[in-house]
Amino acid sequence: MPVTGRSLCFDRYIRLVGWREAAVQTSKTALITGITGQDGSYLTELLINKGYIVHGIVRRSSSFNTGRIDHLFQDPHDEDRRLILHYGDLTDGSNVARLLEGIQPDEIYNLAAQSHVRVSFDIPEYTADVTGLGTLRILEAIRESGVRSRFYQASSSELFGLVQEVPQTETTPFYPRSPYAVAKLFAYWITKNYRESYGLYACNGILFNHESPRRGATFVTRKITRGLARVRLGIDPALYLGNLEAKRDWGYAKDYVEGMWLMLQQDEAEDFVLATNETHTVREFVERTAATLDMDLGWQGEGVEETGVDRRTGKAIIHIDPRYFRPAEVDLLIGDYSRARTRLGWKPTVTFAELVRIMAESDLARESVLAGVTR
Ligand SMILES: C[C@H]1O[C@H](OP(=O)(O)OP(=O)(O)OC[C@H]2O[C@@H](n3cnc4c(=O)[nH]c(N)nc43)[C@H](O)[C@@H]2O)[C@@H](O)[C@@H](O)C1=O
Repeated sequence: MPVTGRSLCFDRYIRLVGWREAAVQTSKTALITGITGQDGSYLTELLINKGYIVHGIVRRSSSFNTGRIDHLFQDPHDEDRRLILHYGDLTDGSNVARLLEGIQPDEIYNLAAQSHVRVSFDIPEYTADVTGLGTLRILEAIRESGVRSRFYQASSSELFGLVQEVPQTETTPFYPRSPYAVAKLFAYWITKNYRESYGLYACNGILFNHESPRRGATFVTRKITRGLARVRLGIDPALYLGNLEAKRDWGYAKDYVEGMWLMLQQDEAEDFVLATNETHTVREFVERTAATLDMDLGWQGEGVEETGVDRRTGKAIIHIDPRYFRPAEVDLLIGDYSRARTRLGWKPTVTFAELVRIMAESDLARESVLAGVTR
């Protein structure tokens, strides 16, 4: 019977009661690293709905870090449960190898990473270890154990960095612009290398930015929708942002996890771009959010002096803060997903305007509840 909420002790979920037995049943078994993140939670829902048994690796933390999958937790004594969590970390190769041998997954989705681009400039070694070498550790565990798992690597549009071609496709040369992107470059090539060297079914999904109400609050889209909702409710006086002119190709995360799964269902492993083929500035995202939340935003000044002003009150509600600038910026991303459309039958279903609306309305509702506001 499914159990919701946090009433049961977390450790009880982690215990491996009976999961080996569960794995030998007829349904497919998947292992997801990074299961507690935005993509991990949507992918888990997708796979459970398709009848998979899903194993997830969770990093040990003294505070709860499973908020996005709490609604999927099941009693460990339930013979039919579909989600099994394990403590682990991609920086620990022996742990990865042991989990793989025990679980024997049909499919592995490597979504774990230190994924914040700005933060990767502050912790470059750690980023390289988790995001780069972590991928190698999984591939080595597959090779060493002889487990016949199909492997999905979460590659990123950040690989294109200082773009060499517009729009970007699977054949556009890479030019990474951050320690995060350089680590992802290693992960991309080692995935391809293990495919070519050892015949592993291993593919790279080169995913452009994909967002949702489950996006972490420090990524710009969620920072904007959450931040403006809080300003509108009078919780915060203002929102502080960095470069408003950066352009991104933003899609809806739920669409993208479907694409990940499709990539592992093909006859041969291949790399695919998932994108929307549209690009918008951060400023447009701010303006669209303000419009959705019925806030009347205007702009004053130039560059770092610039502020977003509420036209009705004349008050500045958006400040440009150089702390959020990056030592090297990715100015423009726009992806061409033709190969995914043709070979996988994949396409994005949510427009930019709908994405902003979904996120802004979700944050307004969530912040209203937290603040005890009746709208
Ligand atoms: C595909 C790719 O997608 C993500 O990487 P990202 O594109 O760097 O995402 P972001 O939301 O942090 O920044 C987007 C843009 O927005 C600008 N920006 C302005 N002001 C703020 C600001 O205040 N905060 C942030 N975070 N960004 C800001 C910032 O300078 C940048 O140009 C990750 O999932 C990554 O893991 C990944 O793989």
